Amino acid sequence: VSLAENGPVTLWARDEMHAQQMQVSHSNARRLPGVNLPKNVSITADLNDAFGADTLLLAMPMQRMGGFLNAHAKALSGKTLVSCSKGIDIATGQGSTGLIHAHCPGARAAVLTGPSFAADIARGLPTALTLACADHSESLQATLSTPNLRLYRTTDTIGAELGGALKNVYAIAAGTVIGAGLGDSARAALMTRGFAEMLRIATTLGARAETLSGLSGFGDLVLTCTSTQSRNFKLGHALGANEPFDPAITVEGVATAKAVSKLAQSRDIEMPIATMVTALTEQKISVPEAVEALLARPLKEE
Ligand SMILES: NC(=O)C1=CN([C@@H]2O[C@H](COP(=O)(O)OP(=O)(O)OC[C@H]3O[C@@H](n4cnc5c(N)ncnc54)[C@H](O)[C@@H]3O)[C@@H](O)[C@H]2O)C=CC1
Ligand SMILES: O=C(CO)COP(=O)(O)O
Repeated sequence: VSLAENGPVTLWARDEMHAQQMQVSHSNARRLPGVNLPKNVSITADLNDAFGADTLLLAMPMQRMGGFLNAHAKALSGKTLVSCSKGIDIATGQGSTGLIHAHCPGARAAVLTGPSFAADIARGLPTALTLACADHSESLQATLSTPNLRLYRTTDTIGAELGGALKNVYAIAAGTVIGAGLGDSARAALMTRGFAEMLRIATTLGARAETLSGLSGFGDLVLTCTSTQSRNFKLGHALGANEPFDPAITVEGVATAKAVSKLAQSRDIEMPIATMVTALTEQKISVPEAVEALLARPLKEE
């Protein structure tokens, strides 16, 4: 919706019926209720229509990205692929640029990430994001920026993708804290110690600390740990309050917690909060047990 301010956009949807509904109504009632799609957004269920563009934005659940890239590797060769997905692929431990390089070596990989609810961007509310691309990305930055969408560029793709992926894990933890009635002070402590975990694992994996401190890390951590709009926060809230949660909703932090706990274990890195989120979402531990285990850890320097 936002990019349509810069020129024509093709929106591909897998489901033909849904694509037809969107074409007729020029809206996406299921995912973006109350937003009219601009006239220069053409909606298609035929991927070949989307493959006509040089730059493609990929916005799908992270655990589906490897399969998508693999299935369309030939058509995607030579394209600039901008991942909007936030997660770590559980099968390979890779972020989205790793998957793009592995499946589509002929494509250029970029990451668009940062604090941004789709509903806010679609309504034209002002937002700032990180655009990460290993090569010089000034022209891509200009192509994807709009008057209300301000992009900061970096070459640190690993840092940008890990910031966006990891914050979801701590948003689940923050939601749990609030859902269980443990209070805002506990949430602030958890966000801060969560950020320390993000820095620890991301820098070990090759990220720059400055990237984690920017929009894609700290910025998105603040947003998702404090907003009831966040699906990751909402899942955590349901866990904390012992309430049901719709399993069909995309909650990236569940798989990412598992993937990052595995990565941390293999590198001997301490990530106690991520480990607790994994155990909680796998129902191996109760909320009171998780809180007790975190508080009982040996006292240490900050
Ligand atoms: N919704 C939001 O506010 C934001 C979402 N993101 C990220 O974008 C990614 C997608 O999230 P949402 O769009 O919100 O999820 P969603 O659940 O609303 O939509 C997912 C879309 O992916 C499609 N999809 C599922 N499997 C697919 C496959 N195998 N191949 C192609 N398409 C497939 C679905 O049909 C659906 O259109 C996630 O990684 C999320 O973290 C990033 C920033 C903001
Ligand atoms: O990444 C997001 C906002 O930046 C969306 O967060 P949720 O996936 O938790 O809704």
